[in-house]
Amino acid sequence: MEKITKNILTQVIRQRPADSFKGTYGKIVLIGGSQNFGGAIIMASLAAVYSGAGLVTTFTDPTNQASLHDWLPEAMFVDYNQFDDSADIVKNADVIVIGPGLGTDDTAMTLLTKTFEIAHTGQTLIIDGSALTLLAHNNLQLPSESLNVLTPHQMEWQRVSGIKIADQTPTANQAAVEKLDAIVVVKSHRTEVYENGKVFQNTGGTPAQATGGMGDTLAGLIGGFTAQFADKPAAVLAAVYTHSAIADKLAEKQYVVLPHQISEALPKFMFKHQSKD
Ligand SMILES: NC(=O)C1=CN([C@@H]2O[C@H](COP(=O)(O)OP(=O)(O)OC[C@H]3O[C@@H](n4cnc5c(N)ncnc54)[C@H](O)[C@@H]3O)[C@@H](O)[C@H]2O)[C@@H](O)CC1
Ligand SMILES: Nc1ncnc2c1ncn2[C@@H]1O[C@H](COP(=O)(O)OP(=O)(O)O)[C@@H](O)[C@H]1O
Ligand SMILES: [Mg+2]
Repeated sequence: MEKITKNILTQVIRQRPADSFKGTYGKIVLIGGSQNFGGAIIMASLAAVYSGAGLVTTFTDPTNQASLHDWLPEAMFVDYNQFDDSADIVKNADVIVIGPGLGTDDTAMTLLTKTFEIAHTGQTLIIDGSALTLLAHNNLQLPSESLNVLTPHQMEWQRVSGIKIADQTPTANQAAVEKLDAIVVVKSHRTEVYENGKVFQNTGGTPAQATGGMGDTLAGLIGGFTAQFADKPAAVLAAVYTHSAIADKLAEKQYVVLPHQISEALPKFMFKHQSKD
């Protein structure tokens, strides 16, 4: 098992070329946030914008629109009940993040199946939170052409893989990942990333991170990194490392680290750790 260390940062985070514009840094669509879980998709959207994604569109329940724009005027809003009218935005995205706060009702299921139908070659599809629960409970097939990234915590991974938390060893996880054709980020206090026959273990992270919304933030951050950086598997590793490294730094002086504080720290962290060659 390889370790994910600081080296991944300069390998992935590049100095921005002068001759660039918002389109250079990727279009992301985030889908989630039912009436009760609006905060989840707002936190994911915050991480996407603060990690540098060029254009971010949030598909969510309309009750979340004002809060979304209060937190994040940079994001565009689409009422996810009108998904069909805006399907082209999803088709034209570089990255789709689905699941934070999506819930598991019929609306959520419809949004997930429609998104799976649209996902195509060249897109990165990040499947998190409720979307993983729906995937597992309905035995859905992952889209075959997109690059799929699953971000389950241990219970979600148990639902998707059938492996009980106590039995989630690298060998058992590896066998389940092979059947999925996806990059899988199994989140815990020492998160593991399964990619193309390899296993990587994160070296950072703190119990100060154990706050609802921390995983929603990671999903948006993986979205932001995969939207901008060419090597997608490396971008996933760098996002996982960045998320915990920021938390570790804040936890030197804070008892608890809030998810939105990770996002707010991203621009300075990425500035410090960009490669300049
Ligand atoms: N402010 C918000 O709107 C929030 C919305 N959330 C959304 O709520 C939905 C349900 O997600 P939840 O994860 O809360 O609920 P789940 O029911 O999917 O998972 C939580 C269950 O898993 C167990 N578990 C075992 N190992 C775990 C581990 N390593 N990490 C986390 N849980 C573990 C917990 O004890 C608990 O019983 C998702 O769509 C999520 O995005 C949550 O992110 C919390 C914050
Ligand atoms: N004790 C801990 N040590 C390190 N990281 C943690 C700890 N507790 C939680 N985390 C991190 O916080 C995130 C929690 O994800 P998740 O359970 O999906 O949160 P949510 O769905 O509430 O947003 C994961 O990235 C996990 O690695
Ligand atoms: Mg989660």
